[in-house]
Amino acid sequence: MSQAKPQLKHFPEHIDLEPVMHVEGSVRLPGSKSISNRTLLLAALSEGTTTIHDLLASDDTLVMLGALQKLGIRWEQLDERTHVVHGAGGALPIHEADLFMGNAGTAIRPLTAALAVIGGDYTLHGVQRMHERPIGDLVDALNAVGAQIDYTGTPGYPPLRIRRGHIVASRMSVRGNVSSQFLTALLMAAPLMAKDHPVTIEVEGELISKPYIEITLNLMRRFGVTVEQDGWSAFTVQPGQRYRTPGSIHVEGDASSASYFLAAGAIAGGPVRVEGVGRDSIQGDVRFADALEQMGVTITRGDTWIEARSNGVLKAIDADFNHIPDAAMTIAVAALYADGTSTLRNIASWRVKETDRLAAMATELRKVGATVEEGADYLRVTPPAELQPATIDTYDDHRMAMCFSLASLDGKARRGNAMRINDPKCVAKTFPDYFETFAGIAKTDLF
Ligand SMILES: O=C(O)C1=C[C@@H](OP(=O)(O)O)[C@@H](O)[C@H](O)C1
Ligand SMILES: C=C(OP(=O)(O)O)C(=O)O
Repeated sequence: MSQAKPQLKHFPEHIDLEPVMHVEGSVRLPGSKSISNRTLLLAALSEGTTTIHDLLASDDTLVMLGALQKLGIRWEQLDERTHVVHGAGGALPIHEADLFMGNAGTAIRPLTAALAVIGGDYTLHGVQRMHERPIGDLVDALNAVGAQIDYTGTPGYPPLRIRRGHIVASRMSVRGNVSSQFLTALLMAAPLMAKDHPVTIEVEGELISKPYIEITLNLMRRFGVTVEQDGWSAFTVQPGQRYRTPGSIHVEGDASSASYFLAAGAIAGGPVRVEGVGRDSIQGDVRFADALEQMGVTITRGDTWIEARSNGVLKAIDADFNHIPDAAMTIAVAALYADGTSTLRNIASWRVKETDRLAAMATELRKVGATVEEGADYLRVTPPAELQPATIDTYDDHRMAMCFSLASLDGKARRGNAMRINDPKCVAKTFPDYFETFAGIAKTDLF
């Protein structure tokens, strides 16, 4: 057995992953994207200075840091693991800015709401795919209470032009079935609107991705604002609450990023331990480990770590994955190693993320030999007897690249052929060192 070598130093057009016979080891996770970007914005809106430990360093957090800087928020990086943000107490020093949001939903959606409420003259735009990701429900909710947000391209999508409106909001309403990030954005901006009267945000119809709202409420609480919750249908912020710095805050490891390593341990031996998330996590994606347990994997949990160990062939799964849409992609690829057909249900939101993930996942799983049924909101995966080596397209979607590294795990006797992953650098959205970290747990044996 030999250790696979880190291979991604110069961002090649593709990476060839040799068949991996066994995985084992421990991985220190990068910071949670969802917590990092919320924390940055809340720290900027707070009174006082916030020291942030273990912020994620990736494309998505860079665009948030860049935007805050352009808005006149001062921040410094003290060392590799420590940032300091000087809050401006709900104001923004700079009232005109052109902001590049990349493809970061956790940046553009909350910033749109905050900027519309604070007021100024701002444009927000991103990469081409960002201009195809919906934002109309959020814009409608804000404009209905007096915000002035216009589309400069296709109605319903970024780019946006935000001008100073006159917001009078005591009741707002937002649809919850396209992205929970719209509700998150309104919740985070609500204390800025609730100066002398309560603000209630009602959710129209079904709310998807609910655990992400729990992350939002948890972090708002840490920054001094409590939200009254009427189930999942209404949220009220009482007046007079202002964001106040908690002093310092630690960003947990990313639970979605954990899914690849836990799945690797589940498929190819293990144990693999992820460090940085565990029983204490506020991220819904830790429930990925529950899905692995249903698939017959042995999971052990500590307060700040989770470990997965394989028990032979995975059991096929049929489940609703609405609560963990990101980590569910990892289940779709793990399903290649199951003893029958797996069905992932209630995942329509996949279609409006970094790519149309239902279509992309179906196409690429077929390349390795799976039989796949792609529904409007579900995916059914029947594994092949033996995985075919393939060239995997990643659609500028970090999760496609990370998920398909798992297809190099040679649980199915395919020998000597590499799995090629095109455009591996797309992992930089949330996990720039992903392939090096994966290589650290992979043991290859070609003979
Ligand atoms: O609020 C968040 O941090 C996120 C919410 C989810 O999006 P949707 O609510 O659009 O499903 C998730 O897919 C995304 O990666 C992060
Ligand atoms: C959907 C994702 O990102 P975003 O925060 O841009 O929505 C994701 O990371 O899988």
